[in-house]
Amino acid sequence: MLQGKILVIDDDVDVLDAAKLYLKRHLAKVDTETDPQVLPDLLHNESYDVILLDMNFTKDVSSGKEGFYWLDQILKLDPSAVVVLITAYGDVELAVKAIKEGATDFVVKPWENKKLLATVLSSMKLRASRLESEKLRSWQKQVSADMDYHYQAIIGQSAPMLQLYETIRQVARTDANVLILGENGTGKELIARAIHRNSQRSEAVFVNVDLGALSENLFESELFGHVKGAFTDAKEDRPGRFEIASGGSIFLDEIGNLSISMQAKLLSVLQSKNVVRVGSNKTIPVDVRQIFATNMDLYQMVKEKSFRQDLLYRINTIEIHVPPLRERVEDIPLLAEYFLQQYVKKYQKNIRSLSEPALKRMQKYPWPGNVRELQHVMERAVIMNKGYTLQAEDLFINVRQTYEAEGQDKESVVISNFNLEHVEKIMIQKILRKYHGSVTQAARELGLTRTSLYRRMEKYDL
Ligand SMILES: Nc1ncnc2c1ncn2[C@@H]1O[C@H](COP(=O)(O)OP(=O)(O)OP(=O)(O)O)[C@@H](O)[C@H]1O
Repeated sequence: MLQGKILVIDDDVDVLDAAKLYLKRHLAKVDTETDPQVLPDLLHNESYDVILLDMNFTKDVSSGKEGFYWLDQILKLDPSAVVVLITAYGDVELAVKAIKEGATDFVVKPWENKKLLATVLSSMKLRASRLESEKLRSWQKQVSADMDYHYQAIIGQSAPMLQLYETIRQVARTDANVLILGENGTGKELIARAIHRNSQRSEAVFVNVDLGALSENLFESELFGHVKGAFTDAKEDRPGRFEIASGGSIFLDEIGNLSISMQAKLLSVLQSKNVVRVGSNKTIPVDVRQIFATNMDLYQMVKEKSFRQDLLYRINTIEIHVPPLRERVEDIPLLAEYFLQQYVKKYQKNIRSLSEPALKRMQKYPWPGNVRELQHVMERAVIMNKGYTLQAEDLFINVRQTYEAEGQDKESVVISNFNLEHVEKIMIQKILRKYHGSVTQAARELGLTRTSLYRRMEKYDL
């Protein structure tokens, strides 16, 4: 006996009895109904694998009108429903029309039992694969939503950020290629996602590809797909990222890391808007909005002949420059506050704020890892601390870099002013530099406790 729940609807009781008698021998559950009006209630309470539906419910009428009406109702109630129509002999034309309207198959009355069973079984398979793809679709939607959740808010009110929001708003509406340039951790992916979310493709997928992580071998099969047997590990046909992204957007990150031969392959797909899976010669059209990003100087690379000029001109229709964090110092308190709130919630801490000196220290630091680094500093500080306020010494930022950024000479110290406090400040700076920002070692050499060194660092705004 096979699993399977079948519903048969026909106003002819003899037809229902015959169908039930035979199908019951092979399937777990066979329900029958004479009145299609009960369909909405039935479908609300039960999920049928196959619904066998008569075309004509009023005797002597053979227009099939009612059949079409109920077919439509069933598909509205359950878009994955599999409906097999029961037609009278000679109604084949009507049945073909019904298939165009969404029916899966049809059986002609009076039927041959074996043929009926074969039709029901193949329809059950179709139902199983429809349910599976529906599950995958909703799973994919959920995963995308979860991913996107972490990339929702773009924080920053500095002039360059306001300008950036305006650009995102303008380009999102178009399908133009966008090249996002900026240092690591400045938020390039965040911006790419914002463009997608504000575009007409927002309901479709956003596919993210880190080109820097793709080897020469994997590049083609990852991006364009492959067919079974194309190479040793190709156990089945697989679509590439471009095909998966079709209808939506693709974000090709680290575009500057592609070898010249990979650049040529990518360019040809961008030009033709078609992909060919590895091992096949069939061209598959793709409709994808393309967004690119890199932290490398592509113009310099063109000069050095390590990046194709024609590829650069194809991808840079719109260019977005994301400024490093050190050039928008006024955003640092906003970002710090934002991440503080996030991590306080995540790690269930009572920390409420950052002290003024802590903020000052953050604003002096050059943030070579940009927002990502700031995010990590805040996460670490929240994990490692209790209390209500984070102090400057609670932030594990690399003090040494702060001095280097201020253009301090590493070795010699020229003291031009012998005011004692000034001398003390200069000496503390020098020793901190010597120990690469390690407060413990610097305090030991200066003959101070860590606390009193911290107190002085705060006093001198270090
Ligand atoms: N303006 C911002 N507001 C809030 N979070 C931000 C902002 N900029 C960056 N972030 C966060 O910083 C982290 C790094 O951002 P993202 O991955 O977008 O940077 P990226 O420039 O693509 O980095 P990479 O070049 O290393 O790939 C992410 O967690 C992101 O959410």
